[in-house]
Amino acid sequence: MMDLSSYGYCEIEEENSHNTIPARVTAVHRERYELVCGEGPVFAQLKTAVYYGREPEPFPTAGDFVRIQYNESGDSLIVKTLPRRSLFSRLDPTPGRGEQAVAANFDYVFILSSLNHDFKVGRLERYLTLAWQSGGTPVVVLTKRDMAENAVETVRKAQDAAPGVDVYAVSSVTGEGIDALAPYLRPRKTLVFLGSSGVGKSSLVNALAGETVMNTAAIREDDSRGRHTTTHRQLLMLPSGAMVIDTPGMREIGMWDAEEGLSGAFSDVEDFLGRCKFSDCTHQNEPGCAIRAAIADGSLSEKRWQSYLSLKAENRYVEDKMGYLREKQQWHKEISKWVKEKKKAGGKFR
Ligand SMILES: Nc1nc2c(ncn2[C@@H]2O[C@H](COP(=O)(O)OP(=O)(O)OP(=O)(O)O)[C@@H](O)[C@H]2O)c(=O)[nH]1
Ligand SMILES: [Zn+2]
Repeated sequence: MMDLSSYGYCEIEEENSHNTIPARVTAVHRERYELVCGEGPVFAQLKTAVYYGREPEPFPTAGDFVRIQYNESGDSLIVKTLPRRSLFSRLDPTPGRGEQAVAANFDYVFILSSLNHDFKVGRLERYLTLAWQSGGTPVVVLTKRDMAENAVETVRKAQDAAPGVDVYAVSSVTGEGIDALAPYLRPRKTLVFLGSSGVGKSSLVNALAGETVMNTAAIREDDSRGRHTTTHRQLLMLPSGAMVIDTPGMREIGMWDAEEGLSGAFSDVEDFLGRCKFSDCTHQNEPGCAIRAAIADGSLSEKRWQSYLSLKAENRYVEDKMGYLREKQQWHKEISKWVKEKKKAGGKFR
């Protein structure tokens, strides 16, 4: 027998539906899930009537708690996705499918930024917004401290950009600062990592695990099969009893850099976005379209608008971008209100 509470499971009442037991998703394959349940690790599949029926349950993702019909001699059946206390999702790559869950039920969102690269406050703010939205608690971890020239200054910048959030500077190579992360690595707690490629996510996970559980870039370079081909468990139990969720989807959530580059290059165009009369404006021929107006009065060239659109690949992105800006404004308002209240109460966040 295995105790699922060591995987962070909290019993909720009325869940004791007949013949099912709770489990946590540790890996998602194409049509098969790896789970842990009271009986140990199991493979499972979705119950079709529940997940493809009239009112389908949300598809489980790494970290999800589910209920299963346990099968001793074959794949178990997943019959319910239990309510999530935190979630990262993205647009499903398959058009028309809406949202796709990426990671669920984490406690802390480690936002990684490297001390040996340009530290960008804007990028940190985006990650913080995402983290607060997800329902997890953000923690800023500045990596590669051994390579930093002005760590103290960068830490201060990060602290200014992240009021109420703890900021740490660590090195996965020398081990400096790693011990300070211990409060987040308690048993039953789950972490996810946000950060650009190469920031040192895998190295930090390995440092926390005290062994190589994830291949780092240095190792992957020699891997002729290419990166990300190795399947690994997506919910990983650390020796401390805390867990880390790492899925390919999480890497995409961290992929803001390309967009940021584009935004910088097209800030003149983006100045007009979000100013249209209708928030869902497609900038074709709607009344009150700020883009059309700018093109008409010459403050924006049609050519530039078109190259913006083609670089963004799809109108969809433009819509997302606007949605993102709206959300960001709203969240910044709410967060600063909340931070003020907390500060007034003299509380520490955790
Ligand atoms: N000097 C130094 N190098 C580090 C440190 N952490 C990571 N690196 C190096 O930085 C490179 C990228 O590290 P990874 O851990 O693979 O980065 P990642 O964020 O997992 O990268 P992706 O898998 O591409 O998202 C590797 O060459 C590591 O050896 C550190 O604390 N100090
Ligand atoms: Zn418009």
